[in-house]
Amino acid sequence: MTAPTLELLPAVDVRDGQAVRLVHGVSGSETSYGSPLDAALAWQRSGAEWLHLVDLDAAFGTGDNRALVAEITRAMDIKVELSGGIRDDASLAAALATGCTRVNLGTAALETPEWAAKAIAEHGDRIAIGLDVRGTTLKGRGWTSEGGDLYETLARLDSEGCARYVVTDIGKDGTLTGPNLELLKNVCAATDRPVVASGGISSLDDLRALSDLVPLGVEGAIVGKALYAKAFTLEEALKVVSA
Ligand SMILES: O=C(O)c1ccccc1N[C@@H]1O[C@H](COP(=O)(O)O)[C@@H](O)[C@H]1O
Repeated sequence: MTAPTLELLPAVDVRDGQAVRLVHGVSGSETSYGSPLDAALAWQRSGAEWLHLVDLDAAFGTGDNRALVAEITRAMDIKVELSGGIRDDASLAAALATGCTRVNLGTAALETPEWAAKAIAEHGDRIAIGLDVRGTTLKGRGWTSEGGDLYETLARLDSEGCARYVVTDIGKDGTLTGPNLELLKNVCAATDRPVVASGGISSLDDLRALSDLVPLGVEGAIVGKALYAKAFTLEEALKVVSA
């Protein structure tokens, strides 16, 4: 049997109808990269097997891009992980109805844990929990509110049957300063569930370093700014992780 390789999830974050990248997830720090549908189709053409699609307005509570995000998801032939503002029955049903492969819950896992546990119980593998952290403190509502301790929450979610975690180091996100490998190792040591790494990837060497963590439980990596800033191409990245 061949060893699993790191999955790559190029990111398209949507704000006010545009593909953007933020720095440290701070509202107002965005650089715009044009049409999110064009960006998503470009990653698909380059060979992506996954798209990480975020409705930033829904995450920040500044409106939403639900219709556009649903249109993009439906236009994709590849797997889509959908995030941002999925916090109640209606938003979850709408997100799942787009045909996305899975959704990420962030704020809901912190503020309405019973509802998140019910979503996990009902939808299993189609639910991932986004653990967005500064140090070991979880953040919600567009990373503006505090949501408790990372490891306590992880233990609770493990006991509720959470299938997978998407771990973002807010201090690294959008900074091109390399992923927080220590954090990822610590999270992998604390759970037997797969972990998707997010934040800070800047180079092909970062992808090699993350590939080294696959045996520990890192299943995938979300790549955002590095692709938009052309630090490397998606084709190059896919070649590195498949080597
Ligand atoms: O992806 C970002 O850059 C980002 C920045 C600021 C806030 C959220 C961000 N993204 C993702 O949104 C979901 C959380 O949304 P919610 O809390 O469930 O509404 C999570 O996946 C974040 O990583």
